[in-house]
Amino acid sequence: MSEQRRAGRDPGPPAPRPKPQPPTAPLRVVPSAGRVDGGEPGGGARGGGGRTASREGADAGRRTAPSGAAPAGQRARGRRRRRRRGTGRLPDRAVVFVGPMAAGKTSLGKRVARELGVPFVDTDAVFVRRHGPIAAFFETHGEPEFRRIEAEVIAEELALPGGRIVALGGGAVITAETRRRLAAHPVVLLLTTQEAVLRTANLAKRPLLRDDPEAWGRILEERRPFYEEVADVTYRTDRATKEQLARRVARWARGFSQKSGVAEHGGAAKQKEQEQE
Ligand SMILES: Nc1ncnc2c1ncn2[C@@H]1O[C@H](COP(=O)(O)OP(=O)(O)OP(=O)(O)O)[C@@H](O)[C@H]1O
Ligand SMILES: O=C(O)C1=C[C@@H](O)[C@@H](O)[C@H](O)C1
Ligand SMILES: [Mg+2]
Repeated sequence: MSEQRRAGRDPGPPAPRPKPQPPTAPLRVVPSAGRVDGGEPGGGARGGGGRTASREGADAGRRTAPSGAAPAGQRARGRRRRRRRGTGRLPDRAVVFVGPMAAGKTSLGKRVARELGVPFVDTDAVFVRRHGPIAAFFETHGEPEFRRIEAEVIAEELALPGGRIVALGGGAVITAETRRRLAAHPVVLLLTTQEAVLRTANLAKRPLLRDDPEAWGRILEERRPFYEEVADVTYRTDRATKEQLARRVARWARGFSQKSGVAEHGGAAKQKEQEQE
């Protein structure tokens, strides 16, 4: 247990109530080194220095007991329980899902939104509502025109305020403007394997795979640097059920706002975490 929390147990004289902190008070964010469990913000045994520094920042100002409050031990138990459940505040902006085709951005994104009680938007679906099926659009207008409109749709969606989940199309990150916009958002990268995709995905809806399903792995490798550039956390969707992942990602998203200070930093100091499985 840290010195900080031990200090919290000392009954001592009643102390003045700490000033409430703004939800996005700037926190020190240091990129975490190595693999950490993205599902347990602040609780992973292998967490990097950034998580520790951030958690200390988040706890600062809550060290002394308000008079008439529950005993210190009870408060500490409550804090641990809230951390496990991840009842922090969601960022008041879109939490964005990126990743290769058929990694699960849409299906997992919907579940996470339900878990968090926030709206869900899929930018592919917005495109389809406005311009019809993507495969047909590719044939008639070509991929560059698709990318241009896709970037516009994403810009519109990311500009909207409020906590929400936005799932992007698999190739959205190849557009530089989109990557720049993502710097100000918590971004979840979903990865999987070609074998899992060929087993579960509806290839007819995916024009880049329809004639050459094996292209999935090649396209992923071409895009990997872009995915890694924008991602704050990575989850493998071939190693856990949708239900398990939805709970983990929701917990991560709730924890993110407490430690990132994305509003101030515009994502410049994003933490990188990786789901350990
Ligand atoms: N653990 C999992 N998490 C998410 N999806 C999963 C999982 N296991 C299997 N799937 C399945 O993977 C398939 C692809 O999911 P989905 O359509 O959500 O992918 P996507 O990333 O949105 O693809 P696209 O880039 O084409 O939009 C779905 O049939 C989904 O049910
Ligand atoms: O990976 C891609 O390039 C694509 C993925 C889908 O989500 C759609 O956006 C479209 O089929 C293109
Ligand atoms: Mg999708």
